[in-house]
Amino acid sequence: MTRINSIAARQIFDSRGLPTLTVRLETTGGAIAEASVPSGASTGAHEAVELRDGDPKRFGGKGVDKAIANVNGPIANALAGMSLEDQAAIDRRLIDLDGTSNKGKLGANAILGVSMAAARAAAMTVSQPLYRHLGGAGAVRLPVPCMNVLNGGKHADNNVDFQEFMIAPVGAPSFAEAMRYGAETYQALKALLHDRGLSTAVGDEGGFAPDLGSNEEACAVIVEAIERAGYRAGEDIAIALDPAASSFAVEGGYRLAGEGDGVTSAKALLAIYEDWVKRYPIVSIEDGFGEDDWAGFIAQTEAQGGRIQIVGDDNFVTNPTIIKRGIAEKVANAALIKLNQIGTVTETVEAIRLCFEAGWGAMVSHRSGETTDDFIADFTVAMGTGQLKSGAPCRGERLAKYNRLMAIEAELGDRAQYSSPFKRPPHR
Ligand SMILES: O=C(O)[C@@H](CO)OP(=O)(O)O
Ligand SMILES: [Mg+2]
Repeated sequence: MTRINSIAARQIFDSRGLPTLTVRLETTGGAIAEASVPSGASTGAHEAVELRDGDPKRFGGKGVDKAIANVNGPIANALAGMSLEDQAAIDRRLIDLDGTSNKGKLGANAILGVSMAAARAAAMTVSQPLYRHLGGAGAVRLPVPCMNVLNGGKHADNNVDFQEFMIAPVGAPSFAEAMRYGAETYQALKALLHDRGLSTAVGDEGGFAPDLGSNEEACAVIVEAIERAGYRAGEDIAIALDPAASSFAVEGGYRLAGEGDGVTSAKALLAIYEDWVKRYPIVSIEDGFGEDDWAGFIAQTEAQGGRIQIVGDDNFVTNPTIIKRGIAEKVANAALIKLNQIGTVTETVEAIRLCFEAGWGAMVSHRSGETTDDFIADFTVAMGTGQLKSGAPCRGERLAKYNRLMAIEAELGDRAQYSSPFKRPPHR
């Protein structure tokens, strides 16, 4: 039986140039597994705690020395000698060692790095790729890549309120082709923005971040770019949104600079989404309402849940307990899945299992502050969610995931499957 020999963490930088940590786990057989932890900007209030040092003289308080010390001290000591065969037991030990409900003592960043490295090490000891080790022989489904080609909100300095406008190549015959559809549309969008004298500078996730006349214009330019690239909007490539509404929620409603800057009620915001869904090929809306506005979510799910995917991110924070409540109250019909929102691989798998049991969708997601770690690519195939978002088809930290998925598809050969998990776009 292969066991954990040693664990050590050290600091690296994420895609925003902020510190994060990478964990190196050595097995008793001499195999070495590494895993790096991402970091969000538009975080949910109930996410597991990302431990930061708070010393303003080092990285403006964003240092991760404490989290690293927690890996190298208490965590390394508690896990040394443990079998790598039982991921749930390793994660349980980590949760118990922390002892809080939000991983605030050791830090979800410290805990997740170790949890992911342990999963990788376990796969290595049985000489299996990670997706097969975690998902078994049936792990053959590649996800529809939801590529964030236009950034706003907290991820960019432009005047667009909504955070993410994604293209989803629902009609592509394979993952590799989906990437081609997406990359060609991304290039077409760049040319189109350039032709109109708009900025082609990019936001945190690699999507363009121009100032636009309205939020809706983002949908319009994306449809134009899809067509300019030679694809059919809706049939070949659909649109998925993440307004990340918590970031523009105010007392009594929502403040949208792009819609005149007054306060928009939840009802009026739903009317905007309804109007868009009728006129654009939208298949999924994530965080259309703020994380505390469960009533807004419920109304949207009632009104639109039969036609499109309604995804909870900031409200559910990949937390099985909260997702259970969300399912009971019919708050959405899908959850966004981010490993670092909950902090262990086992709890993330549990969150996805709950979604599947309820007939919900599950979209695996990167964070806006990423590393080149490609864990979520294998994880998505292992879970067979059929959908993932990892930013634009540009920038190394985003492409690390997409490129790994292309490698998995090539490795699976004829057994690879690619199909859309979304309902057909309801527009037109
Ligand atoms: O809101 C989101 O879904 C994510 C990822 O796109 O952003 P962040 O990592 O900043 O929370
Ligand atoms: Mg989100």
